[in-house]
Amino acid sequence: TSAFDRANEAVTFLRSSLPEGLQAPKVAIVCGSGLGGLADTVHAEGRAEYDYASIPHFPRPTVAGHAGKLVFGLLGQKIPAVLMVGRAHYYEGHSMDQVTFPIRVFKQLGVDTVVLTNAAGGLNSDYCVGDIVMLNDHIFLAGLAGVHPLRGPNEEDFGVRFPPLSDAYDLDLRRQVHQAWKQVISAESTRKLHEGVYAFVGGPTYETRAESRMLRMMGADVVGMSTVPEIVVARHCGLRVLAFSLVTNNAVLAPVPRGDEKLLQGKDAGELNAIIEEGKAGHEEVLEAGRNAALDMQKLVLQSLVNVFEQV
Ligand SMILES: Nc1nc2ncn(CCNC(CO)CO)c2c(=O)[nH]1
Repeated sequence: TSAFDRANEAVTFLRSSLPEGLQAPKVAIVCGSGLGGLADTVHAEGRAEYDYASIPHFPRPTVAGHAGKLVFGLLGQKIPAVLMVGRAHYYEGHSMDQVTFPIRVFKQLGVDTVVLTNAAGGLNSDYCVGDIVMLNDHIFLAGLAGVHPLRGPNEEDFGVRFPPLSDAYDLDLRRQVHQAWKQVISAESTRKLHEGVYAFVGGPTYETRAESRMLRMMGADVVGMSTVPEIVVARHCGLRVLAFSLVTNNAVLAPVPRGDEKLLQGKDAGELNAIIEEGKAGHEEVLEAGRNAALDMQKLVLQSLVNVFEQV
């Protein structure tokens, strides 16, 4: 069956079980690694939660740090929202169609804006771990090679055959975010908000040093294994997009140590270990950085949405 029909099946299920009087969501938020805390800010009044397992055709995430539930309710004062806590990734073995299916459900629910958050590796040396990067473009490596959520017959109910993506990252929304950042970040905080380009890699391996250098040379500022397929499908069906990466580690750009170098001469065990350790990006490091910076990310997303939806 078409994604359109499957999305409508999921919407029929949700509409039949959502509490009476709950307003249809206007904004959807996809919470990435370790950023699920945003869902805790949804008002208890009128809140409803659904495990992905209970929603027709929803994929089940399998990565530590990714629960799997949809949370409906009010954000800020009065913004009707739906939040995805945890997401399915291509590297888990889901198809691009499955990974992006929730976006089509949001469209059919009446959502017009989607905010996506993720944890990513920093390629730009101006970035520090814990910084927030608002995406203003992407490099969809898998998509360029044909691993693409819109491959196959076009679903005309959602959008056109050849969608333009040159303005995928809504300029007005980005302006609102810069304004919101000034409102939420404390004067003494060292955390920075950047704008940058996200390179999507299929994963699950972290990039090699040579791959990191290649991505940087191609103009990517952060690298990750999610978000871009969802953005492509969101633009196909006409949703406004806002996306943020939390820099959870610096991708390894240092050249490969050569065996014949005097690199390790005179180094004690601790220094030796540090040299070896700095070459690894571990998942625990991602979650730890995510927890620490999640609060600022949550405040930024919330304030941005208040400025966009409550100032009207
Ligand atoms: N070098 C590098 N650092 C990163 N930190 C987070 N991610 C995004 C991938 N996140 C996975 C595993 O952490 C969980 O989805 C990456 C990445 O893809 N590459």
